[in-house]
Amino acid sequence: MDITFQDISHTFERSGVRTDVLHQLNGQFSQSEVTALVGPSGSGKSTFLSLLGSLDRPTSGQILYDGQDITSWKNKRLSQFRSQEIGFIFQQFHLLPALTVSENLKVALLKQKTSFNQDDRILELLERVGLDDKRNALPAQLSGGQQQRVAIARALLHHPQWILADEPTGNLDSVTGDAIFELLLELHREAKCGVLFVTHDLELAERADRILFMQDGRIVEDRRKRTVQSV
Ligand SMILES: Nc1ncnc2c1ncn2[C@@H]1O[C@H](COP(=O)(O)OP(=O)(O)OP(=O)(O)O)[C@@H](O)[C@H]1O
Repeated sequence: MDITFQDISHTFERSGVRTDVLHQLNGQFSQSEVTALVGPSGSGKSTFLSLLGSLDRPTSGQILYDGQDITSWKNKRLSQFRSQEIGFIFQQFHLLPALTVSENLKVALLKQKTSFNQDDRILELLERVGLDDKRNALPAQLSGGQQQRVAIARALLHHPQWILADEPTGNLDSVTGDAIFELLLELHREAKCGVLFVTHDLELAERADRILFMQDGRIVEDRRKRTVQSV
């Protein structure tokens, strides 16, 4: 499921003050790639990511998933699509402090009918991210890297087509951040989900298949990693 964005512009308006944040963005993201979004603070990366993830609607322009214009959908259909097809990961892990690790995952599935057994899926994912022995721990009893692993497991519950991550390693030391990023790359390969992530870390961005550079709400460079051609 590829994402196409056409003429995306976005303006925030607060107390009569308008801020034009994104200007006529056009392009496509391929599910088969890991794409990094980089650029100076305030260049519009998080805003762009939240529009792509349908957390907000663009002021103008279209976002298409496999040709379907999600910007024309009503809120109910959009939120259903979002919860099924997109897994979000943020710099802050957003775990509920009073719930255990497995309860944090369980609550993300609350009142949802799923085609899979929820307890089995939770266990499978906790094993995958290396936290099955921590399933009864509270978030405060985990390290930052472990908390982000829980957030990654939560993002993957519904077998999403896309993972959208806003500074997923921003709160972690470089060694832990590296391990988390490596896990995202592995999940991309295993689950075949597209990965789009915002980062300030250029070394991390260099490990993506593609880097989009943003400045003042525009895409100023679009660089793909050169792949070695087999002979
Ligand atoms: N809800 C909002 N209301 C008004 N202005 C906003 C809102 N959210 C973001 N902005 C403004 O939009 C611009 C882009 O912000 P955004 O967070 O997308 O940038 P960014 O590139 O992700 O920055 P950073 O790297 O610092 O996270 C900034 O000028 C910001 O102040």
